[in-house]
Amino acid sequence: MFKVLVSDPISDLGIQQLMDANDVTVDKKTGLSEDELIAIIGDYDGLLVRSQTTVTEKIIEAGSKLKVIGRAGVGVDNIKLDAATQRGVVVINAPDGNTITTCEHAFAMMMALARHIPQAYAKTIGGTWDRKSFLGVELRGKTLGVLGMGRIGSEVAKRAKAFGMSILAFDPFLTADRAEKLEVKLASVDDIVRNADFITVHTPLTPETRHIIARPQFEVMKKGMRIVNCARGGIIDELALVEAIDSGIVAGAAFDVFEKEPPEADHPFLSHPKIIVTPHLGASTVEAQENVAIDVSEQVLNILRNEPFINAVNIPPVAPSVMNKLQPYFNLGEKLGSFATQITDAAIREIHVEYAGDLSDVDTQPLTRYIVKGVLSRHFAGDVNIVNSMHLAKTRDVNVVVTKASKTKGFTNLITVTLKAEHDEERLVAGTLLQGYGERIVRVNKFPVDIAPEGHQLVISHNDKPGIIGLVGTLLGENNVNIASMQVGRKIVGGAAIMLLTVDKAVPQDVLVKLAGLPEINTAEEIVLL
Ligand SMILES: NC(=O)c1ccc[n+]([C@@H]2O[C@H](COP(=O)([O-])OP(=O)(O)OC[C@H]3O[C@@H](n4cnc5c(N)ncnc54)[C@H](O)[C@@H]3O)[C@@H](O)[C@H]2O)c1
Ligand SMILES: O=C(O)[C@H](O)COP(=O)(O)O
Repeated sequence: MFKVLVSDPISDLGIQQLMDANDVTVDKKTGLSEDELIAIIGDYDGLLVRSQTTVTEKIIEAGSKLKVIGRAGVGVDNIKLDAATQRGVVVINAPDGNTITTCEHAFAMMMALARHIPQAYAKTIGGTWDRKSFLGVELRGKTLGVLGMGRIGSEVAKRAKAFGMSILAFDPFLTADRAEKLEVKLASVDDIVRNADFITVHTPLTPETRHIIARPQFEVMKKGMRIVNCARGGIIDELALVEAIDSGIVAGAAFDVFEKEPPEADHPFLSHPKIIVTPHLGASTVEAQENVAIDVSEQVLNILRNEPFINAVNIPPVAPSVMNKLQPYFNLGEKLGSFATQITDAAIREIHVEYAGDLSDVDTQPLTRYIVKGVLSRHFAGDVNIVNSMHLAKTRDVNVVVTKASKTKGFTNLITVTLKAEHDEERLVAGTLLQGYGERIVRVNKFPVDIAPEGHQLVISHNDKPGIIGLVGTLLGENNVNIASMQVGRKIVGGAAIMLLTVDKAVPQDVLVKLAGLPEINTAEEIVLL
């Protein structure tokens, strides 16, 4: 039974699927401190949060059973991603569910700003009928600068078009083609700050976007411009903004997010007549909260059940069509990695993977993670998984090199794993997925073979002489080790050869020593592929 902790208020309807699952129990405990979370997280396989819970390194470390952290929303800046990756915990988010809701909030903020709605409301309900102080501006005909043209930024731009605004947009990934389709003009940050009547930001908070609008930008802005932040606190320098408003450059600002949330009671935004604020409500609609909770619950279930999942933020994203194509190879890839590492004695320096045939034109990154997991599992036991395998390889100075080849010498697909180790040791295993036959290992070092990668295998290198197979069979028989299948591979008659035997159980160490001592046998190793 899996246990999932929900530590922020998340829509009940959205997590119904989790609560109904008969292999999952869900506990809802909101408002816990870091220490309180540390004390209980060890019991849980999954953690579901919004933005209130800060998932620190200490919490992740204490989560000894933790497999997944689900963020019911977009931003994962409240989750210590490095720590999760190092411990092999998948972090997933729900990137699409609150796009429209947040876009609408940003638009509502822009309109409220243009027409002083919160200030006018406050005065009116306070008993003052003031029709002079709140002269607004139209959106029509104005220039809107959008920083960040991802999901939310693009939707804001669409709506702004409908209001008759012209749009200047900046995003490092915005192509001329896409800008044309969205009917926006590509611009630099500098163009935007100099020419926009309104600016709205829709980027994540990164070292690059932190204070992307600060004093130097305010100094060159159009007098009377207005600015909106419904993305992340810190993208706009808060103190520089207050200065810019007080000096008459900026006419007003609307903020849903703050550098520190909640802000201190004496935060200058909270008492400024030209700044309107909401308490991080961008994603707070019934629809968005249901959407994100449904999306994240579905993926958490997939991860707990070891099924394919999407939206992992600490694993590179892969299109579902690519994932479908790769999935049948995951088991084979991991077994090839495991086989290769078990026949390698020295310290591994490089994992070289060649994908050939059908796999040569696919984004094989996820498959490489399985192969690297297979290679490292022997040394890291249960601590390695597809989230942390590449990271662990890097921390151990193991280089992972991937190459592609379109030709496969007779196979429609071929994965070749070569381990380069110290003292010039090099070991190679190749495998394929054969239509109708499943997974096969088709080459070990220089020898062509054909075996299923499963169970206990003996790899015996010997000289190709008559009678050797008989000697091996007799010795194993005498020691009660049953042979399920056998393969012999050689390059030339009478030369070096390899014998691969699938046996029904583990081969005792003393039997391996006796095997290696038989005439014409050079080495005898047991490989376990369970
Ligand atoms: N207020 C809220 O409640 C709320 C709700 C949802 C999302 N958000 C926040 O809104 C932001 C945008 O969300 P989204 O779903 O559109 O994300 P997204 O990933 O779809 O879009 C972000 C865009 O920012 C761009 N970007 C990155 N660095 C940039 C830079 N230096 N300059 C310009 N553009 C840059 C990216 O290329 C990307 O296109 C995120 O910070 C998210 O956390 C806030
Ligand atoms: O990044 C997000 O999805 C938003 O900031 C929403 O955060 P919330 O889930 O705490 O409302």
